[in-house]
Amino acid sequence: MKQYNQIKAKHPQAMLLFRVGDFYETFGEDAVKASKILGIVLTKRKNGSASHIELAGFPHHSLNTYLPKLVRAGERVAICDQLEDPKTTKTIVKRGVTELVTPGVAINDQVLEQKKNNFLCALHFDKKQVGVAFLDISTGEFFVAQGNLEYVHKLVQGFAPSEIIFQKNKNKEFTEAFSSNFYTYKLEDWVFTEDFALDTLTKQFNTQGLKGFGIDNLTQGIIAGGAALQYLSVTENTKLEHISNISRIEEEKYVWLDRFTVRNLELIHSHNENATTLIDIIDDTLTPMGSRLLKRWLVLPLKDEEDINERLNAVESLLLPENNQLRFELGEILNDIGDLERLVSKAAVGKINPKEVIQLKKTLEQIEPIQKILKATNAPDIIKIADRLEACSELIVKVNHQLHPEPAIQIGKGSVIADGFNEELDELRKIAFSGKDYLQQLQEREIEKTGIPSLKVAFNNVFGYYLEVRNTHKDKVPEEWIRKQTLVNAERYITQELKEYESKILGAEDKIQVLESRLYNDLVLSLSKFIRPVQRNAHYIGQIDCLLSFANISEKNNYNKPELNDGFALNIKEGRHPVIEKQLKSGEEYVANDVYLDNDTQQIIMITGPNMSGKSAILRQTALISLMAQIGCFVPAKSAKLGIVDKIFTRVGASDNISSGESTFMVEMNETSSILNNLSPRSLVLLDEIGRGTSTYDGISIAWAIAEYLHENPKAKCKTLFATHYHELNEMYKKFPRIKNFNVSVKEMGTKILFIRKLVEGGSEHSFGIHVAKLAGMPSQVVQRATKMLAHLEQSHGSSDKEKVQEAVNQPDMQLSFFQLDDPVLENIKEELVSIDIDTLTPVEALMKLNEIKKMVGGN
Ligand SMILES: Nc1ncnc2c1ncn2[C@@H]1O[C@H](COP(=O)(O)OP(=O)(O)OP(=O)(O)O)[C@@H](O)[C@H]1O
Repeated sequence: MKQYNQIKAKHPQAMLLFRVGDFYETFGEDAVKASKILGIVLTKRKNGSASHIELAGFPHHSLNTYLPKLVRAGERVAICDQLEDPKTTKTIVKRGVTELVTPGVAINDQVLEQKKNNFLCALHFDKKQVGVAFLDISTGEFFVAQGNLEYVHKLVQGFAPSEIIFQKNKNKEFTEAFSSNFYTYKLEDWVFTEDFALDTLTKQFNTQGLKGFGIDNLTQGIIAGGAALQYLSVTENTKLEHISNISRIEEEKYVWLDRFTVRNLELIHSHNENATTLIDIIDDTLTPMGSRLLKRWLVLPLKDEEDINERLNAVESLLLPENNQLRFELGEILNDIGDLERLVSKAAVGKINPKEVIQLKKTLEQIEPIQKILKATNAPDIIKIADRLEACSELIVKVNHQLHPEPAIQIGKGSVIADGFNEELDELRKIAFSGKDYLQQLQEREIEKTGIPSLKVAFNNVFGYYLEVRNTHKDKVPEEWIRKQTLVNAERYITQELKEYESKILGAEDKIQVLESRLYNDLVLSLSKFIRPVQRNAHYIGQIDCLLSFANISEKNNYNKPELNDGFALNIKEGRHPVIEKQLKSGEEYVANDVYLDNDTQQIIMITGPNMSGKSAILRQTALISLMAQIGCFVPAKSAKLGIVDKIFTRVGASDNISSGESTFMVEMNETSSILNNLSPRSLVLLDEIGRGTSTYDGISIAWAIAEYLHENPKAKCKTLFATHYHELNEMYKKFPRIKNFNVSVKEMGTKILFIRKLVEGGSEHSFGIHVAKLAGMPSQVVQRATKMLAHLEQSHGSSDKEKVQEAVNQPDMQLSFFQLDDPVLENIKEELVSIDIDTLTPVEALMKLNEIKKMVGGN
């Protein structure tokens, strides 16, 4: 308990799983919590002379079952293991924390999601700049960046960390900027200092400074990086050698997607958990490395034409008919390979099991066949990646030489080390596994040597193995034999050889365990020199996997190669929305649309059209096509010629920030002002129903002013799609030559409307909102009243909204009343009312009756 208390004191915030023999035990408050979360029995044991302490535990081999439950329940768990072999230790066995598991710090398969990175994010708030670090201990990836809050927010949205850490005294800054959905942890202020960070990072990477990593001018980022690393280093006895590199997220290389865009375009997440997102459509990757990389590509689209074309050309080559077979073969291999990043990370922290080492080796054995296939494509952009892959043959030879080809999952459960690798081990195995043969041979040899036919080898508990000779042959016993026992008609002897053998066989199994364990640990340690090459391979295999995925989904979904250039025009022919088109019911077909935008003639498209006609779909698909092109994927369009965009901004739909205390309209204005303040002529902007959150004239004025700003301000002169219900905005084109009116066409058929979903030139007359209300099943009184009200408003002559409404409601038929039968005003017409058999009346008769009644009650 003294040892426990010492260790617990170092990890006061964590639940300490304390290894005792075959159990992990928890004590005190930890035990109370653990027994509740895990449903395990809570007992008490004596603690010191007077008190008792609560105790709850589970068998060590159930760790994988219980640990994820604790972490998911929001616990930080410190695993305290025995660091010495209890069998060879005379005093209390040394113990230490070997792993800290929190949502953002886990290496354990049961806690991790295979296809997702598990990033820990550290934030350092400074006055102007925010530093951010993303560190995945399960893959060794480590990135830092810094910028204004907006930028960092966007990165956090895109990287979707499982846990965020920040300074204790920055709680206000954090809660003001970030949603409360993140699992967070606050660290002491001293962790967030530059000196400390530099020291921590240079120690980790074993370097003098950080120059080689290209991050040396990112002070805030470095501080965040140091904090992230410090957070992991609370574990004892584990080197994190796989965290061997740190890189800057080079913001100038990637398209700026503001944080609203990542969410609004539903790239990876959606407001609705079950909704399909873009990643669901374009991720056909076959390896975890590919899947994780694709998510990063998606939130960091490229800006450099050459980089983009490298990917696009690779996808195009994979799609050539002559490469079909190669594509298939590549898929077969990728489908079968292991998670290099996680395997090598486990090796680095010494938590890899023998089966996983074999899996690592088998995966590396596939490098050569992969290279062969890639080279056979004859595509320079693919061959380039093939050349970067490293065969790692030294590792393969090593593992083949040292490890059993089908090893047991852990030491002590069967063979782990290969036959022929270690003489002592071979000898021990021979003894342990072929003991009977050996004794038989020894017996035969001795019979031959001594000529005693009755000689037998046997065993008893008193003096172990012995040779037994019948009295009749006693005289033939060699001198060096030592007599141990005399029976009535036989004598028992031991020999030097037999005793040596005995000591070997009796301890053989124990010794095998110890020796295998030592040899295995040496092997795992020696793998550390391959960490970097394996990580590089993982990255390139991830790249290949993403490109193959792009090729496969492009073929499956009929996507085409976009053409990118450094101009400003966007010219999409027959574009489609990649997600909506996959969700149509059978028989429905997605209506493709052309969209043209540039900075000189058609900069702003004002799209009007009834609700539900497909305005938002056109906005979003335009942005998605641009974005897909810039991550190097083919696009859902017949053709797309696209000037490279540097930023994509969206102001679409209502936000869910209500929990943060802002009104919907406030959120809308916040998002829009952040757009207007960050524009460049290369940006693409989507504005959906700007201003609808306030009164009509307010809304129209704001929307008008924004469109005018985008048109007139040379800095903000960027391609814009503007969807609106305000027909008044259709007047803008007269004054602003680069604003063009379009509408999404519908056909009116009597009282119904038919959605054609074609984007055509020209404004539109009215909004059909009431139709949608009807479609949505509003009570008929509401629909009827709204229809009348609208008709009056449209005819009204009032000069202000207020006057118009006043005029309309003063019309004689403009009251919608609901009567209660006990209303005194109804007393004199009760009889009349009761006599009405509503079911027999036609609607017209019913209306007439109603008017009669209204007159009787004086219009009330
Ligand atoms: N081009 C299309 N082809 C087929 N179906 C489409 C198309 N565009 C949109 N739809 C379908 O119509 C639905 C409504 O589209 P969308 O949300 O774009 O309408 P909207 O005009 O923006 O409506 P609102 O003004 O009410 O927001 C979509 O969810 C989709 O199912």
